[in-house]
Formats: sequence, structure tokens, C-alpha cells
Amino acid sequence: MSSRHPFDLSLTLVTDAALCGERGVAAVVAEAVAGGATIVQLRDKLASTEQLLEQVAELAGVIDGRAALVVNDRLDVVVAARERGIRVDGVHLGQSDAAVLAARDALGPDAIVGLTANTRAHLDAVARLPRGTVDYLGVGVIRPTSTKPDHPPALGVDGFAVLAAATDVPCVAIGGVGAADVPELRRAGAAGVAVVSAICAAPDPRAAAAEFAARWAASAGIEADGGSPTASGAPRPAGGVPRVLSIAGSDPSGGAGIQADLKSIAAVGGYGMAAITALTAQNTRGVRGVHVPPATFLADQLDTIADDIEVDAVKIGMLANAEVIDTVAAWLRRIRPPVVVLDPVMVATSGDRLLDPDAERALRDLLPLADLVTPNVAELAVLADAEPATTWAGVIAQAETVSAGFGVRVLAKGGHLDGATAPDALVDAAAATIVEFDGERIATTATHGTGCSLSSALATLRASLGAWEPAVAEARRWLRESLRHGESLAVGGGHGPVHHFAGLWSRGGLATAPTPAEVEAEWWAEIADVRRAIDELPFIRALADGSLPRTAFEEYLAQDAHYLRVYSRTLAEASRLAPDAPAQAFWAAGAQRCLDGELALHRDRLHDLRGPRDQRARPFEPNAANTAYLDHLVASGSRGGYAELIAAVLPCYWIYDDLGRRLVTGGFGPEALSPEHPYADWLAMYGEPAFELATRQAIDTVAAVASRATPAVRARMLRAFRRSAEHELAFFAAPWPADRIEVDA
Ligand SMILES: Nc1ncnc2c1ncn2[C@@H]1O[C@H](COP(=O)(O)OP(=O)(O)OP(=O)(O)O)[C@@H](O)[C@H]1O
Ligand SMILES: Cc1ncc(CO)c(N)n1
Ligand SMILES: [Mg+2]
Repeated sequence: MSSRHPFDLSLTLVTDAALCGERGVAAVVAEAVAGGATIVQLRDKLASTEQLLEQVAELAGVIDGRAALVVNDRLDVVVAARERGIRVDGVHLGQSDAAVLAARDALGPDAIVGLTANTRAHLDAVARLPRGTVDYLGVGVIRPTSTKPDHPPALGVDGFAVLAAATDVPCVAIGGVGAADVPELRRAGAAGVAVVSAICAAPDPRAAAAEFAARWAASAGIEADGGSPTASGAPRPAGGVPRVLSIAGSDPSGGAGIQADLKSIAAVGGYGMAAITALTAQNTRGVRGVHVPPATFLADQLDTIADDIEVDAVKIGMLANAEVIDTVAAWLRRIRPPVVVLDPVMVATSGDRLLDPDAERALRDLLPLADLVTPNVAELAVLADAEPATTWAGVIAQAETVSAGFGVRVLAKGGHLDGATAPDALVDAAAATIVEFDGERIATTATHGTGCSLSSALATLRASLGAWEPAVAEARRWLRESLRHGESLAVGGGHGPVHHFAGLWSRGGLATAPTPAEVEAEWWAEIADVRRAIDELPFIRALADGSLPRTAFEEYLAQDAHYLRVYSRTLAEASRLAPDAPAQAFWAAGAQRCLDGELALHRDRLHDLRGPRDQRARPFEPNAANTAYLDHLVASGSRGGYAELIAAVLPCYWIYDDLGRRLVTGGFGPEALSPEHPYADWLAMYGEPAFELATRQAIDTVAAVASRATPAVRARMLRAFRRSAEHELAFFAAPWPADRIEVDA
């Protein structure tokens, strides 16, 4: 990236006057630039034009060419500053600010033009611009942050990686970024990070910036496009492909044991070998039997390998009994391989024992021969001679005990704690260091063999990367990608395997289907702009605070009654097309509920509000938005069949459920709905648990179909879904002010 770009994007400081406090923005900028900030973005939403111009002049003086200076939002200020001879390097624009084309036009080819982008739609729009219009994209937010109120849902590092991979414009990660995130973000393809509070609010901004800069520099060479990449994105070792030996048991179902090890080693760029300690009769539900061949034959396997092949790293898994352990220990003492990772397997994911209880003592003697042990929570407790920890702090404390007691580095794994995250920590008592790795817990049943896979990937990556910390970070990135796609393999009815080659296959063009959960997250994000626009409609605002005029509400209800009658028919059509009985029943029930709702509307509301239908002043006419929406639904079904039809009907559930719940609970505005709200009973209908449940089922049904569909069908489904969301917006916008939308009969 830097070769194409004259600017160093690695560390942007985004200023925040409030966070800089009494020190003042200029002083903080001076310190941050001294610490290594490469771009300063002046961001002040409150300052007047004249104040901004003064600030630009002051900052340009302080920076004195040591970093680039850009201004947030205000192209006019940049232009005016340049006219006054102040050195400003460019502008950073949001999606709703002045167009980037205009900025490029006004500032010329050498200026920096940055753009905030947080959805695929934004990236697609950038791709349509002439090359060179945008220098970098600010992509985020990475983590929830308070410095940008109303920010879109956090992407996380993984979400960032997905977007960064979809564009060739350099992507700078922004939003809640901490120094600890830097290596992971750089690996995820970041061209840099942008920071607000972590520098502006730091007691020592220079030290804070320096820490970011140091972490950035230290992660050089492990970014996805650095070096000559292996399958996992890690550069190859100078000495070639690491030769990695797994000493472990066989899992014939292929998700754990040596089968998982060989796949993992290959997936992260090693040459895999395997000496089998034991055979299990095992599937994703459990272990039915264990056969342990004579330990002398294991010794034969190990010696035969070592006599011919140089082993760069060893991973040790299931050891079955004390005799096997002693055999492996003796071999390790003789051969002394440079990297030894010991996964102290005692119990399988299914709960079955894989190590004789009396062998636990022998295992302790093996520990000091390893460079790293990777116990899960239960195994760590056995090694620490304690009860299993129930908190992450407790896990770390036990890991310190084990590390100090056995003189070995420990990777403590939080996979078995419950909680929203799945942390691991590298604990080295001798060096007095604890390095924590965190990331959200992935909702999946595909966790069979995660421990085996992680430990063999770690052995391989330690051999190729030469250090533990990057090896753990990269192994986790790869494992998490593999976990996320495990269910798509559809292996077994218990805990299925992870998809060891998910990343490799998708990079090689072999489509890896998104999981239903990913479809759900992607689609919801895809309509974030539409949802925001709905939230901001005067109609919705007035509905929320109770100030919506009766006439507008009445018009809306009349339109809605018509809509629901036809919508019900489209649900009945979905039922007719459904591939199985549960789906058929679900859509039929939806059609029925809709009709009930429509009847209730007429009985309780429209009748009340306007008298019997035949006495109304003017006959009912569906408005243009209504007709367009319904035509879209019907067309989706007749053109695209079941898949597109259910994608098109989904926003009517999802958007109403979300809106209804927020309106009723007060998540929408300052307070919950008061009983005096004129439309409280009507709104309450959408906050009901029954509707929430139906919405959940509708999302799950559609996401499952989308996840299994071909990429082309999935794309058409998403288009139909988004189009419906846009129709929802137009539908809400139509009734008020009523005269604006009236369609001539
Ligand atoms: N649901 C999940 N989401 C994200 N990461 C997970 C999840 N479950 C496990 N992990 C990660 O998988 C790795 C293995 O952790 P775990 O504690 O499950 O090991 P284990 O019990 O030894 O596995 P196994 O059952 O295969 O022996 C760790 O890096 C952990 O953080
Ligand atoms: C053979 C084997 N080794 C390790 C594990 C741990 O998951 C397993 N289930 N099976
Ligand atoms: Mg394990």
C-alpha cells in the first residue's frame, strides 16, 4: 500500500477537543506526532468556520510537516485554509458529507481524500468511482465507542477483515481501537488504525501514540499481504515449509485427533506427519471405544521418522496411558525437537475420558519437556490441583500456578467458560508475562476438535513465525474462521468439526457458504441506512412521542389494512411453495395471523376512527407506496420463487419487530411508552412476545435458505430483501403529510 501511496496511513490521530481537555488540542497533537502519529485529522463538529481555520493554522504549525494534516467533513475549510497559504494535506469525509469527487476536484490529485465506509454498499459505491478518487477508507467502528454517538453496529476485527478484503482501496480501522488490537487489525489487512480517545484521553498522549506505533511496527511481516503468503496469510519461514509431527490418537470421524492435526497443519502452511498413539472409535456424539497399540510400536514410529526426517515442531495430543507417555518423554529427551506443543488431552468435547486417571501423574513429568501446554479449563484445574475455575481471572491465576510450578509456558483457553467472549492467554511465569487474546464467542455447535486443531496450528505457526505471540494471534484468527464455517460442512449430529480449510477454499474461489448467523448479520447491516432513515422519519418520530395527528395515523391504518390483506396472500403463496411441512405450516400461520390483524384493525380502529366503511367521506385507494410494495412482493414470488419471496416478506416482520420493541420499551426515545399514548394498544401489538417469536422463526427460516442457496440466488434474495426494506420506508413516509402523497383516483 505504501508503495502506491505517498502518505503513511499507519496511525491517525482524530482530535476531540473535549477529550483533550485543558491541555488543548494543539498540545496533544504535538505529543502524539512526537510519539509517532502519521496523520492528524482535525475533527470538531461544534467549531465555526473561522474557529476551524484558526485551529488548522495552529495545528499546521505544531505538526510542521512531520505528519499529514486533514480536516474532518469541512472541504470548505480545507479550501479556505489553502487559499490562506496554510499547509493542509486533505479532507476526511463521511457518507453524508460533500461528495468525494467534488473534494478530489477541488483539492487536486496530490491531496488526501479519505472516506468513511462501513458497509458493502459503501465499498461498491467507491468501486464505481474513478481510480484514485479516494486515498483510503475509514472502516469501522471496530468496537463500540462513545466518541461517535449513533455509530453503526460494531464490525469487530473479523467484520473489518471482510470489508478490507472486498476493496483494493487501503482501509484504516477506526472506532474503539486499542493498542492491543493493532496486530490483529494489521493481519486483517488494515493499512493503519485511527484513534480518538486512546490518545486524546491518555494521560501521556506521546506514550500512547508510541505504543500504537510500536505495535504497528512489530506486526510488520505478518499482515495478510506481506512476505510470500502461505495459505493462512503468514509469511513462509526462511527455512521453507515447517515439518510438523503430530503424536496423537486417531479420530475416524475426522474432526479431532491426528486427522484434525494433519488438516490444521496443512491449512496454516506446514507439512504434516502423524505417529498414532491410540485408535478411538468415535464420532461427533462420543467415543465408543479406545484401542491402544503396544507402546513399543509407537516408539518404532517415532524413531523411524526421526531417523530420516528433520522435525521442526511437534504437537502432542491424546496419550492414552502412562506407558505411552513414558515412551514419548523418552523420545523427546533424545531428539529435542525445537518446538513442542503439548495439548494435555484428558477428556473429549463429548465428555469421554481419553487418558487413564492413573496416567495424570506421568503427564506431569512430561510437562517440563514442552515449550507450551494448551490445557482447557478442566485440564488446567487438574494440573493446578484445584477445582475448575469459573471466571477468566481464576483461569489466569491457575495458569500462572501451572506455569511457575512446571516451568512451562501455558496457553490458558477460555473456550469452556460461558460468556460473550472466547479469550485465551499466553502465560509465562518465568518471564512474568501474560498476553491476552480476546474475541467474541462464535455461536456454533461445531466445536469438536478445536483444542487439537489449535495446538497443531500453533506448533506449525511457532515454527514459521519464530515467536509465540504472533503464532497464537494467527492460529486464533484461522481457528475462528474455521469455527465460523464448521456447520456448513454438515458432519454428524453432535458437536461437528470445524471447517479447517474455510479460508483457503474461499480464497481459492471455492465458495464457502455463509452460516445462517452470518446471513442474518450481513442482511441486517445491509439495510442499516434504510433503518436509520425510518427512525428519522417525522411520521415515526411523531408516532413515538404521541404527537402524530389522527388523520395521518388513520390514513396509515387504512393503507396498512389493505397491505396486510395482500401480504397475507403472499405468505400463503410462500406456504404453497415451501419445501417442507414445518415451513409450510409457519408461513400459513403467518398468513392467518395477518388476516386476523387486518380484521382487528377494521373492527377496533378504522371503524372507531371513521365510522362504518360505507359512510366514509372518500372511498379508500391504496397509495403509490403501498401498491409498489405489494407489486414487489408478488413479483418476487412469481419471478424468484420461494427463496426470493420469503426474502421479500422478511422486512415486514423484522423491521416492525425491531421498531415495535423499541417504541414500546423506550429503546427508541427517552422513555417507555406511557399508557396515555394515543396509539399505545396498537403499538403494543408489535411488542408482543408472539410477534417476536414469529419474527425469530421468519429470520431463521430465511437465513437457513439463504445459507444453503447458490451465491447467485443468495444475492437475488438479498436484493429482494433490501428492496422490501426500502418499500417499508416509503410506506411509512407516505401518510404524512397526507396531502403530499395523495394519489389521484
Ligand atoms: N464458541 C467459540 N467461539 C470462539 N472461539 C472458541 C469457541 N469455542 C472454543 N474456542 C476457541 O477454541 C480453542 C480451543 O478451546 P477449548 O477451551 O474449547 O479447548 P478444548 O476443550 O481443549 O477443545 P477440545 O474439546 O477440542 O479438546 C480456544 O482458542 C478457544 O478460545
Ligand atoms: C483422538 C482424539 N484426540 C483428542 C480429542 C480431544 O478433542 C478427541 N476427541 N479425540
Ligand atoms: Mg482439548
